[in-house]
Amino acid sequence: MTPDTRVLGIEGTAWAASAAVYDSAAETVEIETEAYQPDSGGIHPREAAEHMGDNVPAVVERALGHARELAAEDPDYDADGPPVDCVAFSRGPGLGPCLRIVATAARAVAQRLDVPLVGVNHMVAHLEIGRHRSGFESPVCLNASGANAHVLAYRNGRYRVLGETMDTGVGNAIDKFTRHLDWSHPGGPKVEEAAEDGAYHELPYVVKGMDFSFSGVMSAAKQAVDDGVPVEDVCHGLQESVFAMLTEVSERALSLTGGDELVLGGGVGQNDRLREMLGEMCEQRGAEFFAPEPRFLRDNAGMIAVLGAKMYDAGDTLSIAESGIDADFRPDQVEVSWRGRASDTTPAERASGGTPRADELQGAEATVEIDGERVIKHRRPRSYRHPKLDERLRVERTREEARLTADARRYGVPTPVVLDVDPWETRLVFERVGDADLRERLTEANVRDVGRHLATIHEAGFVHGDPTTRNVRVSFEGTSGDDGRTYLIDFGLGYYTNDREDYAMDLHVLAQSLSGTADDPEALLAAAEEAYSSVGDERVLDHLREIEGRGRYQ
Ligand SMILES: C[C@@H](O)[C@H](NC(=O)OP(=O)(O)OC[C@H]1O[C@@H](n2cnc3c(N)ncnc32)[C@H](O)[C@@H]1O)C(=O)O
Ligand SMILES: Nc1ncnc2c1ncn2[C@@H]1O[C@H](COP(=O)(O)OP(=O)(O)OP(=O)(O)O)[C@@H](O)[C@H]1O
Ligand SMILES: [Fe+2]
Repeated sequence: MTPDTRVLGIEGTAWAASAAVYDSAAETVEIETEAYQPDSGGIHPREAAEHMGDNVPAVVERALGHARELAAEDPDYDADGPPVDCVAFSRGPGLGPCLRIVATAARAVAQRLDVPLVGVNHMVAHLEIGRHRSGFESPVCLNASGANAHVLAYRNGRYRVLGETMDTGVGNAIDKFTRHLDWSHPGGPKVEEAAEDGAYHELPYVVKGMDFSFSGVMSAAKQAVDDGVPVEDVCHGLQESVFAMLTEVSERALSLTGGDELVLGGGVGQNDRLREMLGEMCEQRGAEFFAPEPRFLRDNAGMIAVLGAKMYDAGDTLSIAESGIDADFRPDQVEVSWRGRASDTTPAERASGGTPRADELQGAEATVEIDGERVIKHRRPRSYRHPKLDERLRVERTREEARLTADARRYGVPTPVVLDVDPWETRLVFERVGDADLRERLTEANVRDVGRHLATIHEAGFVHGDPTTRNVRVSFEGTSGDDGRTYLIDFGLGYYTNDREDYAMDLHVLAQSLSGTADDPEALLAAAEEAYSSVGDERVLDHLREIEGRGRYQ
């Protein structure tokens, strides 16, 4: 970064009419925000846009006032020049009517001051602020905001979405539950407060590979309240379930990328219990955890200004003609201009000079011990989860893993022989299979095999649940080169189902994992799909297209 970059940031994607000035030399961020508070119900897009129209000009003027004061102290400042180097604004995602007002305001100020415009992706800003404040090089990022929920990691010039919500954002899900109770918006802080006085109430828990879903938990929570379960208990159970899901997926992402740093972003990150769980999970696996201060977690223009400065320094500015908004702007669409090539590899690759680390038998969920030709897998307690939820998940998954590993074998899919199972001790003993994980041998032939195996188990009526490149072993016995015999392992998230959506989700998880670990995921994925259709149902692939095409902004 150049010695002193001063940026005006403007934010207004949903509820926060916010402007900020970031000064890179002083490392200060001054934020001015006017919050929109709906009279009843949730956020009304038209009212929110009116709020932006009424408040953005004032917060911008206040932020510019701070910029002038900072400029006056800057020895290099030309007193006739503009007090900032550029104007950065949230281009999306968000509510269209709000985004248009913010973009118009940003264009007007940029032209008035005669400085360039920088168009910032709001979700990337939510995670870059954590990276900036922590000083972490290449963290896994959990975005837990109102309209979104996803886990991302950087690779080859983009933030890759490793896992995300299959329905609504996490904050919106909580807010919908509190609307059912007639509590005022936003509901998140009220659920947090009520949960403190409650006892654990069991609710559904839905993690599918790296993705997760809130709709079932929320319907069950509403039903529980209607059935007379004390509302404090439901709030408590809701937080325990939903935040454990986010924590589990973050842990999987750390395991998958070999990362040892996690940052949190988004308004739901203000929740103490979520931060506590994430902190505890990281501590248990020897990773570092960072959550920025609350003013940088909830929507704010400070994060827009900070990322704006990095983009400006990289020459990543927009002409007025290019400065259109994008209400569905996904974080993985952003071409990252501001990060050096050094962080193009995953932490695991860097740590080991190209090959994955030696301790990789520490899986995401379990410890796996190799004992000669046997493999002992033990699901140890996760202290971040409520003990009842923790036991339920470990016992269920151990049972299912034993059953489905054996079932898959019966249908002709190579899997390890199950030598012993003890659900109550959450311990399994398998035959050792393969010479490497698939992610170290990502060839078309190997991936094609996986496509065929998945089709075979789907035809038999069950899913794997987590078919990532770590959950396939490759054996080279009797083969030459990198192509070998592929074994599916780790069926702990699998289940019997007739739903085509579930089959398609298996393929989606595989696709996500390939794009997180391979340099040319498209060719590999095409190979897997072709093999899938030769054995399985073509309509599952159509369904996969539908899943991939779904607008995730809701
Ligand atoms: C696209 C953009 O407009 C959107 N922004 C957004 O959702 O605002 P944000 O400030 O990041 O998050 C607001 C959400 O954060 C929740 N929230 C706030 N405090 C909370 C708390 N203590 N516990 C749980 N949720 C909380 C609110 O209930 C609300 O759903 C987003 O980032 O998805
Ligand atoms: N039967 C086996 N034979 C050889 N290696 C195995 C076997 N089972 C597991 N492994 C090794 O141990 C690693 C972790 O195992 P597994 O995936 O079952 O555990 P996990 O904790 O569920 O991991 P994750 O959630 O990361 O998939 C695998 O990636 C693989 O390298
Ligand atoms: Fe946000």
